[in-house]
Formats: sequence, structure tokens, C-alpha cells
Amino acid sequence: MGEVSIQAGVPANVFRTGGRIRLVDRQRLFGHASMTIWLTGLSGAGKSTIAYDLEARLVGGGFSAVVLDGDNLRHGINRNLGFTEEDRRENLRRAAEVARLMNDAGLIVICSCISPLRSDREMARDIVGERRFAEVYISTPLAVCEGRDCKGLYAKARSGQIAHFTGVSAPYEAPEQAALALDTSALSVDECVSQLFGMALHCCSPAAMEEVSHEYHI
Ligand SMILES: Nc1ncnc2c1ncn2[C@@H]1O[C@H](COP(=O)(O)OS(=O)(=O)O)[C@@H](OP(=O)(O)O)[C@H]1O
Ligand SMILES: Nc1ncnc2c1ncn2[C@@H]1O[C@H](COP(=O)(O)OP(=O)(O)O)[C@@H](O)[C@H]1O
Repeated sequence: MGEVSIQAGVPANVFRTGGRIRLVDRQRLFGHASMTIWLTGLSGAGKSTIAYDLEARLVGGGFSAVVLDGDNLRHGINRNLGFTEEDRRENLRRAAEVARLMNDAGLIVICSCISPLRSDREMARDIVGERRFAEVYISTPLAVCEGRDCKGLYAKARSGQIAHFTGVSAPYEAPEQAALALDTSALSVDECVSQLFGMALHCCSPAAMEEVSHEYHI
């Protein structure tokens, strides 16, 4: 095997290519602008449930939308990563890069990853681009998430069978300036999805399309 190196910065001697189809052409095709709705919150907060319901509502309404779920990414593109801070950062970097590619292709992306650290969410915002990134805090309190314990992971974390478990033995930093905060102990799934659907309609409307198409030439 040849020499393999992992590069952190912009690679030397590698040049970007581009075709004739611009983002604005793809937006015309889909009839809406693209964006990334980044759902962050504890395990059991409701991220996946909300993400898939929002996806169904958007697709049912004629939008092209897709979910990038942390659990699923960790079965494929991120299967070599664990839950140390370093691995989570790489997990989220890849998720954001994929979201960006999908946004460039015209899709609305709903990303549901715990993404516990502010610095990592800022990295995701930088990768996707400020103008088409909306951070949404699924703010369900730890006690409620732990009470649900849908996958039995909190019990395992408390008994020491899982290390670095978010909220138990690893940190979760709440967003300070989320576009929206949704506490699923107070709001139904439908109420959460309706609020997000409204936000997506606003951000991906034809007016937003004009604005965004000036900014992102690909
Ligand atoms: N140690 C530890 N901490 C947190 N979560 C854990 C851990 N081990 C496994 N799991 C399961 O992995 C899911 C979280 O993956 P993410 O990619 O969203 O995590 S992160 O954004 O990189 O922090 C998470 O999914 P959700 O419950 O849907 O959030 C868990 O099912
Ligand atoms: N308003 C709500 N929004 C989302 N999930 C809710 C809500 N109320 C109760 N739940 C329940 O909470 C659990 C959340 O699990 P999940 O969506 O897998 O969370 P996460 O992806 O954040 O780990 C599900 O069993 C879901 O039915």
C-alpha cells in the first residue's frame, strides 16, 4: 500500500472543479431553497422522532428533504468513531460536510446528532455556511430523557457499562443562541414539527431562494 496521511488543512496540489449547473438551477428544479436544520439535544430528547416527522411533513408538502441521523451515520460513514471528544468532533465534521454537499445539491437537510459541544456546533455552522444553517435545541430536561430511557442506555451509563455518556459522564453544553428551542416534555411531537415546518417554509421560500442563490455559487 502507498503512503497514507491524514490532512487537517486544505490539501496541497488538489484543485476544486465545477460544472455548469449552479445552485440557482437546482433551486428552480426543486422550487425551494436548501438549508440545514441542525437538531441538538440529549439522548432521548426527541431528535430522531421530530426529524423523521418533519421530513415526512416536508416531503408531503412537495419539499425535497432528508434526515441525517447520528445513529445511522455511525452505522456507515462514521462506523470507525466512538464517543471521545475527538471522535465526536470528527463524527460531526463529517455529518456537516455531508449536509453541505446535500444542501449544494438542493436538498433540505435535517441533521439529528447530540452534538454536545458548542465549539463542534460552531464548526458545523462554519462548514454548512451561516446563512443556511439553523441550530435547533431540543431542550428536553435530562430527568425526562432518562425517565424515557428508550434504549436502556442511561441505565447502562449509570451502572458504568457505557463510558462517556452524554449528560451522565460526558458534558452537554446547551446552545445560547438557538434559532428555536423545543422542550418535548411540554410540547407534543406535532407542535414541535409545526414550529419547525414554519421555520423551513420561511427560510426556503422563493424570496429566500433569491437571497441564497447570490451567496452560494457552486
Ligand atoms: N456514550 C454515548 N453518549 C451518547 N450517545 C451514545 C453513547 N453511546 C452510544 N450512544 C448512542 O449514539 C447516539 C449518539 O450519536 P451522535 O452521533 O448523535 O452523537 S454525537 O453527536 O457525536 O455526540 C445516541 O443516539 P440518540 O439516543 O438518538 O441521541 C445513542 O443511541
Ligand atoms: N414532543 C415529543 N417530540 C419527540 N419525541 C417525543 C415527544 N414526546 C414524547 N416523545 C418520545 O420521546 C422519545 C424520543 O426518542 P428519540 O426521538 O429517539 O430521541 P433522540 O433521537 O433525541 O434520542 C420517543 O419515544 C418519543 O415517542
